[in-house]
Amino acid sequence: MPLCFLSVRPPPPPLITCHVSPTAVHPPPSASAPPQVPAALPSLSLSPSSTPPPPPLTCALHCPHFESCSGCTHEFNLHRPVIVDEATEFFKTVGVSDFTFDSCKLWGWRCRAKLAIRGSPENPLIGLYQEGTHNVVDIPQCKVHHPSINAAVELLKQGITELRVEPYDEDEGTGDLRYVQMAVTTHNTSLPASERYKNGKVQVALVWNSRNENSPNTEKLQALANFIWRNGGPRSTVNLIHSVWANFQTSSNNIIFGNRWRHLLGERDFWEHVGGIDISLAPSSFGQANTRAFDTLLRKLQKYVPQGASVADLSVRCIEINKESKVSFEKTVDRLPNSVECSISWHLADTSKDPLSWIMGSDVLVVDPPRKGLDASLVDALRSIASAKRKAKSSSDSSSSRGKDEKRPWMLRAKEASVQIGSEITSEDSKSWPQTLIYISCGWESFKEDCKDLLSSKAWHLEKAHGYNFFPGTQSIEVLAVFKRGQGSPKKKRTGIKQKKRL
Ligand SMILES: C[S@@+](CC[C@H](N)C(=O)[O-])C[C@H]1O[C@@H](n2cnc3c(N)ncnc32)[C@H](O)[C@@H]1O
Repeated sequence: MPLCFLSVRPPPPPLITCHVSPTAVHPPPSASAPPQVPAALPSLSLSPSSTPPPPPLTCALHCPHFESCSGCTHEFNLHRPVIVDEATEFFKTVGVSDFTFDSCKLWGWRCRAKLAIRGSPENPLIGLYQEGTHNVVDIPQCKVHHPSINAAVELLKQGITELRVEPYDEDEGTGDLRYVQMAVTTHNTSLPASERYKNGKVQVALVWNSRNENSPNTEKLQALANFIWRNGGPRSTVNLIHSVWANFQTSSNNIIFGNRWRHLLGERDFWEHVGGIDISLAPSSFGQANTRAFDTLLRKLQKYVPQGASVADLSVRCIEINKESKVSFEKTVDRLPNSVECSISWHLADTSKDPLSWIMGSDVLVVDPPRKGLDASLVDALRSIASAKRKAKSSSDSSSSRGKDEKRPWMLRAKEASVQIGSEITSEDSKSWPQTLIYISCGWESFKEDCKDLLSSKAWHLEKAHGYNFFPGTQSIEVLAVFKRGQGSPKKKRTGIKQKKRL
């Protein structure tokens, strides 16, 4: 999981300086007609004591593919998945009684989709698998897709039929086109801010069943890319395609992407604007599907990074296992505002290996693991932080800290596979241990386990928790949880004693 380590000397600065404009608030759509252009709902902050609003039909999915497609599991109350009640209760049991839940767009929120392509040239099917099968359900009117994705899928279908491109046949391993990834950028600064989302442009990545661009069937790939660009690119009337990429994959397993990528047409760089900064995203790197909700989460996250007047003393280390994300990182850093003068480094590493060495030297840790949660070794390292601190102190007393730092694995790895922007992390920084752990989670079940493990060690307590409606139509939520070192305020303990006495 990518980790972000922030080392801050007082006065503590903000990670990113940004100006927050209020979320656009539109009235909810009418019950009978779900919007073609997605509406936004007011951001709902639900305190656990407030009664949830009645189930409005205005928050229903109204999707013709519901039940046949496996993408959405819940049709009603998109604004407040039932799991929010469970989360509210869970957080109460671990000391947080003011869990909040924010909802954003309920339709048209998905700005990234990976879709399987099956069927025939005359009748291509582009969509998700039916639950428990490998039958692809065609979802041309998907209600959670950004409308530009549905339009680009339609264009792709026309191209497949016109050029007689063979969709992949999983049983035989034949056919040319296996998957498509559609990613929407809503970052068009030439448009007024209010027009940008609905005019999002699509980066199309075609997953082609060949080893590389020199294989015999790739003429059709280029022809298909040209078709998409001619009919959907900037010179077309629809003007909705940002770029076309190819990925080459011949493996018979379920892994969507192969290792080889080629940029074919359009702009190479793909930018999005979240959390107050521009971020570059390659088709090969992970990107959040719900751009708007992610922006809301990031703006909240910034509040938990110590604030201050200057950013000069901030150092940030980003750890990623996916080497492809290095280029995106560099481009993103190049575009950071000049006012951000901190030291930022990117490290290619697996945080499950020697995690303690990554944790050392940081005041704030940000973890954003995949759905399965944190690796057990990282949880163990976070649990054992108090005893590790004692050990480190005694060994640094007996030898020079600079000498020790140079032997530390992250320093060595940093030389081999990292990008460092700004000044080196000093030995003074490296001696510090995290006081704050910010955990972003898309896997509720794994989060609960990790949270219980961290709290039972008594090395951490939970200070705040927020939920975000990242995946309306499902029972998944994104959680932002803020842990602090130690066992929390004595006030809570005293309350517990009093209650015991009263009993
Ligand atoms: C949920 S994504 C979050 C990415 C990023 N924070 C964002 O929002 O765009 C999880 C990321 O963890 C990375 N990852 C998975 N396992 C890892 C590990 N053991 N060490 C480092 N990174 C890992 C993946 O490559 C992926 O980019």
